[in-house]
Amino acid sequence: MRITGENLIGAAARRGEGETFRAVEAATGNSLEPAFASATPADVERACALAAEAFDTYRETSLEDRARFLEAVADAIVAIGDELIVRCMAESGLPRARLEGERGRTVGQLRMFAGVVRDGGFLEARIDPAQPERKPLPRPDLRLRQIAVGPVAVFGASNFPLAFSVAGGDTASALAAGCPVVAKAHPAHPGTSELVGRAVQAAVKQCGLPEGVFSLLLDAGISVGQALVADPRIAAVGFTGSRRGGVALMQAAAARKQPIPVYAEMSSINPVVLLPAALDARGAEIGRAFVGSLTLGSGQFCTNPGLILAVEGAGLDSFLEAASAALKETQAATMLTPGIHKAYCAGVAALEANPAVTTLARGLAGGTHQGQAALFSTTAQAFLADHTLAEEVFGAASLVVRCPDLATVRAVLEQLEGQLTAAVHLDEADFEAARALLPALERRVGRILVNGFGTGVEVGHAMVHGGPYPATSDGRTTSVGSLAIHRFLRPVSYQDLPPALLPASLRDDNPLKLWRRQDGKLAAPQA
Ligand SMILES: NC(=O)C1=CN([C@@H]2O[C@H](COP(=O)(O)OP(=O)(O)OC[C@H]3O[C@@H](n4cnc5c(N)ncnc54)[C@H](O)[C@@H]3O)[C@@H](O)[C@H]2O)C=CC1
Ligand SMILES: O=C(O)CCC(=O)C(=O)O
Repeated sequence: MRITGENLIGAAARRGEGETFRAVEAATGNSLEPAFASATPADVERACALAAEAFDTYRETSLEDRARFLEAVADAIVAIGDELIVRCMAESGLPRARLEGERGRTVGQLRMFAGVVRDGGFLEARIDPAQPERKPLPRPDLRLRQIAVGPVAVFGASNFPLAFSVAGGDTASALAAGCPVVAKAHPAHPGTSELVGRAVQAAVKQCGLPEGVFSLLLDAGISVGQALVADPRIAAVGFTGSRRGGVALMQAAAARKQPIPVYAEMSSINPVVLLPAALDARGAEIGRAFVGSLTLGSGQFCTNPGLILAVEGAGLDSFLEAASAALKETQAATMLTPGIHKAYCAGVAALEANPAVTTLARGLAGGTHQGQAALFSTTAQAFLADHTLAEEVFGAASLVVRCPDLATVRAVLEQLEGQLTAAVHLDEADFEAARALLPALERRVGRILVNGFGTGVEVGHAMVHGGPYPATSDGRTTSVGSLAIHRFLRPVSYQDLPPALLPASLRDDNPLKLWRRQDGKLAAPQA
């Protein structure tokens, strides 16, 4: 497939007339062909108009047709073949094996949502039959289902150019809900974005859907994204990236005449608590496993373990010794963009310059665009006194906070902002301490895990990849897993509608064979 640098607007490919830009080869900083041209306000207008036009038809597609469409998108991405991986490696600097795995996750996610759509449970159909004889007042016939919110703007992440980008989790969940998507390509991987965008465009055509179900817009800067969020036809936004970017979109959405929800996944330092018995039993082993998680993908995971909390003692010493030794052997790795590399170096330099922080180890030095891993330590007292120590350094850097006792570990946790994950390393003798920490963890994070690290999010039905602000803009939901579909749905109640006007999901004969809540009780479909 030839990469042309065009915007994909409905069924058309159109060269933008805005500022041109090129992808940058992450490893060298050299420009890649071709030139991409930013969309104009007229392109944004056209993509949103087509999305609005497609909305009523697309949201009422049969569950089977919508599921087949999601599967067709997955098949079309696989069909791009190695070209996608090669282009993505060049643009992101991520290695082949990682990107092949990420492609598997991307298509697996689309197929999982196809299953969710076929199941129909997301419609949450409820029927409270009329009670005309009820005294003192009769009860009306009330029926509820979830409907799609409207066209969704999706901003993909630089660090997951497939699984969190053009056809990533936000797009998959929005399309599954019945929402057309207008995606804004991340400028760090425009070629990858175009290849995937063309695959989605082809699937729309193959499935005979209205062309406005999907568009992809390019932008060298931020004006297209701003215009997209401001467009009155856009009903919700999905975003993964920096806190600054996410907050800017939240503000743009809130400033609209009709404000809309923004589901932004932003910064997180993912505290890891090492409890005493686990540390005493296997401090060194945990230290080595920690370095594996910290340096995965050059640390460019929002689930990266950026903060370690533990009580001083021999167990912590052996953890630090093993972690430092492993980290010193870690090869530097190419970072996603020169800008992200520069931000990482600045974050590390600020920690190195902080008089309350000790540099425990640095990884092997690398080339111009490669991130060199770093491990730091500080005291709980210093951490509690300096909020800058709790800021995300995006990359393979982590800070160990030495605590005098478990009460201090808890005090540090209580001071943290919202997080995506928290990990606790424990043995049976730590259960009581862990139980005491759980309420604080539940209040602060979206996922609590034991004897592991948060990197590598499982895509499933019980996953929460979310958390209170600033981990995300709305901690009531998730951006990974089947629950994500609910971000793009809203309930509608139908009171006393004649049967002929009811949607199929709410008809008495239950043609979709749905499980429904009948007068408050979950009822299986009649065979
Ligand atoms: N916690 C996390 O998961 C991640 C954090 N980051 C952090 O973000 C920094 C920048 O990385 P990027 O990937 O470029 O993230 P970013 O947040 O700057 O950009 C993400 C997307 O949002 C758009 N955007 C950003 N600001 C905008 C605005 N004001 N209005 C409209 N659109 C806007 C960008 O064009 C891009 O498409 C990194 O150095 C790193 O510190 C980056 C990736 C993931
Ligand atoms: O750890 C993962 O698999 C996902 C991480 C993530 O969501 C991110 O880095 O944006």
